[in-house]
Amino acid sequence: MFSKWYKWDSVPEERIFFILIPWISQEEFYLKFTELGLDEDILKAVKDSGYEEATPIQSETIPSTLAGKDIIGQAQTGTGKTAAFGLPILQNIDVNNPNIQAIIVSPTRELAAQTQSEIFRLGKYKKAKVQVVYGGADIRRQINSLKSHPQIVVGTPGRLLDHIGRKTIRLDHVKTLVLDEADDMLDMGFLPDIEKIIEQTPSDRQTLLFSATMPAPIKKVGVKFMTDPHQITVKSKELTADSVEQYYIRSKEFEKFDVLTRIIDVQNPELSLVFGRTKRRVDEVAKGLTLRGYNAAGIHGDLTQQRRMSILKQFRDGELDILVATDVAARGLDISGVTHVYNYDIPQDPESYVHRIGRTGRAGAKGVSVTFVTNWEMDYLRDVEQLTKKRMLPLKPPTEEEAFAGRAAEAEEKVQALVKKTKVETFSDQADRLLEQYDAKTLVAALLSEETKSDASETKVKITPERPLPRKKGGKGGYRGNGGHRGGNGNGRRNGNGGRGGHSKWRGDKDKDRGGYNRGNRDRNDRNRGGNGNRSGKPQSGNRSSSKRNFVIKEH
Ligand SMILES: Nc1ncnc2c1ncn2[C@@H]1O[C@H](COP(=O)(O)OP(=O)(O)OP(=O)(O)O)[C@@H](O)[C@H]1O
Ligand SMILES: [Mg+2]
Repeated sequence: MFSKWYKWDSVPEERIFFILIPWISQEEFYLKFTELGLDEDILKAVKDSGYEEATPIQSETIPSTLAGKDIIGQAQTGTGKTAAFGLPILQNIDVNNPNIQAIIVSPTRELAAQTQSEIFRLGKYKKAKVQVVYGGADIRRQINSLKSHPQIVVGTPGRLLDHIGRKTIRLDHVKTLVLDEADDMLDMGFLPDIEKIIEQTPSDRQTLLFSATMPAPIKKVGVKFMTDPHQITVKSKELTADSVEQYYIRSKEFEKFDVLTRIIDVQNPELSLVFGRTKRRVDEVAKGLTLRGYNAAGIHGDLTQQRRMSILKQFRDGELDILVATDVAARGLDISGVTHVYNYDIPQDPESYVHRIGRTGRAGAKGVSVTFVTNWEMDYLRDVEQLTKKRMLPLKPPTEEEAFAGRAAEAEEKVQALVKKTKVETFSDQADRLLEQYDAKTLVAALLSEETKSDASETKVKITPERPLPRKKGGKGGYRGNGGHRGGNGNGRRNGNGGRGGHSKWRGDKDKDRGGYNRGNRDRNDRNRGGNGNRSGKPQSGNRSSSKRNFVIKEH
């Protein structure tokens, strides 16, 4: 499945151990699952999951993690970081010990549920008890389940602190603490909660930080919680998954929606994610898409948890074609079959771009991303490219003729599928009569016309304009560069089926009741991550400026 991995590298860093590996060929170098020191009951579950070879991040981190080392693991999106920390945790726990021995902290509820589900699956033969706790779900039910003494708990910071406060979760026997999406967890919005959680764990615990992105100032914050950390970075040419074709499209704010529907017509995605900057944006775009006949729904932090989970489940099951979301869905979510990611609004942080487009092109699959950018925002695009070390290709907004060609091609596919399941005998007489009156081409054209979606732009949709991102200080905004549409040629249309896998990992979503005790504003759905400090006391790099931070509301 993972056909192409890149060279392993370790990044020397002050106060971080780094390991020098003598050069040997890649194939010889990566260890197989069976060579990683994992027990039989774990290997059996790995095999059941269909994993044949360990991914580089797994091969590199599992032995050191098993040995109890503190690890910073950085590897591209969709490369199996969950199992990289999950498998050694499973191996190291004692199922006869009733205490919580490992704690995994996740930034969003949906990600916490997914992680619980994956680790539970990998620990089935070991009979490990893995529980998830997150806000927006009935705390009493969580308390009841905690009475069964899980050895591993996955949770969002606010709800974990609620449980700690109630003494329904005790962390004094924790051997391993994981911050998944560590750079997000150590950023200002979460840091105070994370510090409180860490304070509850023994000082000789093992600390693991994992993420696809790890800005240096944030890493410095993390290192303060670690002992002799080893950084293991799976270095590739680019920071983004190399299986994602990345495009951008320059568009005026008021034209974006029509361009989006045309591009969807042209590219005909199997499953796609559309990221918007605000909740209003997500609501309006989802509604507009539905009005124009697309099978879409939106999620953001103002929806009930039950609704969030149920929309995600529909999307995962292929009952929804387009999921519109705020950054609440940007990190960690593993939804197989997502072929396209559309950034209706360019994200303000380049790291966020990496995570958003990382929802496609996972586990070796192919993906396409298209980022809308207004003239004012071109400097943000260049910042993204600087981080990812990859240039996005420009795309022209499709014309109505191109969009029509896309819709007609989709109709053609539908007719082909119809032909395959049609029993000719059933309509033999009618077919003969029609063929006497009309030639075959006219009949087929009539059928195609019936199956072709109408021009979406005929249905007027009004999307409230959002303020563009603030212009960068010293940047030349949209007037920089060579301007205009540089005439990209590919339309990124995917042929083939995009491989929508049927396996559902949303098994952790059983606690759907709302309510329960929620202290203060913990686990709030929206975190305005204003403020510009960071614990390292050093200024953050230019593109993480405070003015930008105040602008966008981040949700968890
Ligand atoms: N060794 C393996 N072989 C094949 N598939 C694997 C392997 N390990 C994990 N996977 C699958 O790869 C997919 C991506 O894994 P995972 O969600 O852990 O990625 P990640 O690196 O955490 O990504 P992100 O940075 O987006 O959080 C999952 O569907 C997982 O089941
Ligand atoms: Mg992950």
